[in-house]
Amino acid sequence: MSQSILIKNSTIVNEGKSFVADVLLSDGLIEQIGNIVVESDYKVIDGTGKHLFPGIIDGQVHFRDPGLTHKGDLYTESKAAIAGGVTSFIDMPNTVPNILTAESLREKYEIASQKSLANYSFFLGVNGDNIDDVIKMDTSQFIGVSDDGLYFTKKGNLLADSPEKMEKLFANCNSIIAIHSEKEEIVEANEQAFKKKYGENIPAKFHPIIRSAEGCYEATKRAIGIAKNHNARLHILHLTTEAETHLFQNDIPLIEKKITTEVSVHHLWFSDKDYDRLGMLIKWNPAIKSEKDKQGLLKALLDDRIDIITTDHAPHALEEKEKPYFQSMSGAPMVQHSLNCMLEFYKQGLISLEKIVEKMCHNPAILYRIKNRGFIREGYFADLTLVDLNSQWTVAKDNLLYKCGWSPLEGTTFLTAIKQTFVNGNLVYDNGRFNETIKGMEITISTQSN
Ligand SMILES: O=C1C[C@@H](C(=O)O)NC(=O)N1
Repeated sequence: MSQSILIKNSTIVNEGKSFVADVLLSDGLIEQIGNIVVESDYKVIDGTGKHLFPGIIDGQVHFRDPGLTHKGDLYTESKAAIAGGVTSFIDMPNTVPNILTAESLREKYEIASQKSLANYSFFLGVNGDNIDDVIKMDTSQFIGVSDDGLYFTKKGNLLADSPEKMEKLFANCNSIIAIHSEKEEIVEANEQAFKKKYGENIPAKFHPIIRSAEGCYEATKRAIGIAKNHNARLHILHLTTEAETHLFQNDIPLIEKKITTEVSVHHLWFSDKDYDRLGMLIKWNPAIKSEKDKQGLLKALLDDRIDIITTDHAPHALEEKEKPYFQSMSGAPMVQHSLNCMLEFYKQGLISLEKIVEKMCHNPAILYRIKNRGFIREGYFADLTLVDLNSQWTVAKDNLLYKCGWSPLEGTTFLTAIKQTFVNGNLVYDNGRFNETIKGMEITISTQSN
């Protein structure tokens, strides 16, 4: 039995309320919340003046394990996640090999059990070639299926661009289907037009015109139409345009929604104004779009058309980014800084702490039916993060934990700091120091609602 931890006097932010109380962690779980008397064998952490959040559940990351481990791996990126207050993550299938079978999925779980400091779950990849197999698989083996990132290796198989394939999948698969929604035909036509004019040296600022708002809107509209026809469970990944937000509902509880969506932190943080300063470093797919889109996404997040916040943490080596347009890899690391970015919006009066917790902790747990995580409740896993809302630090190379060693946020000063992170009741991150002896656990799925 591990030593019980008592977090004294912090402001707990949970389920729409903020209140000062003590929290006792025992045997991996939250044992008690209230006014708790210190006992001699407790490890006491003084939370006075700090805020205690449920650990962040990041519903979309690319930790690159197996096969692309020169960019990141399940150890390095989970460590960065924990320093950012993230205690659980769901990883995408575009590794090497792509995770397209039950066997490769099992191997990935095995790697994670040895390397990941945070709790983990994985999407099964679906790319158009394996739909018949996916349909036959036991859906309790995975949290959802996704095509995200697979188009990099299988151009033409992008699910959002293949209505017949999507029909088949949506008609027959009852797990969550998480789609990367861009219409490749539109993107390819734009690529050809820009190539004619600029050759290989297309400036990064044209990325949102090539991977256009129209391409996103058309794909999202079509996916929603097909999902509705089949009453399928569709999740649109990383929404980027204001126009798309109007395709989603906010008049039913999340637990009953068949069609859900998310926004990734970089699409709230950056806009097309930033391409001149950061160039290919902020080349992401779907692209970061206009200031109006950025404002529209925040509005939709606040009015519950957008259900969760993710990072789409997608590290690449700097050499893979700093290349001419067509060779430059899309994606960038974010998982260490997502909570800090959102807390910066709180500092600017744009969002409440309770809403941040709803979208980063509660709702991912509800959306993905994650069992006993995402809330500060007695009997739930003790996944928590203690945050100082009055601290100042600047993102710099020497405080990055990403294996790729760079961030588009370098030079950004944050006014909040993540002090401690607890995973399954263990103090895994403590003011810059890690306890790496304890590994995370596989996230389990609940058959009941939270
Ligand atoms: O969908 C994706 C995949 C990701 C990656 O690098 O894996 N990068 C992106 O920009 N978008």
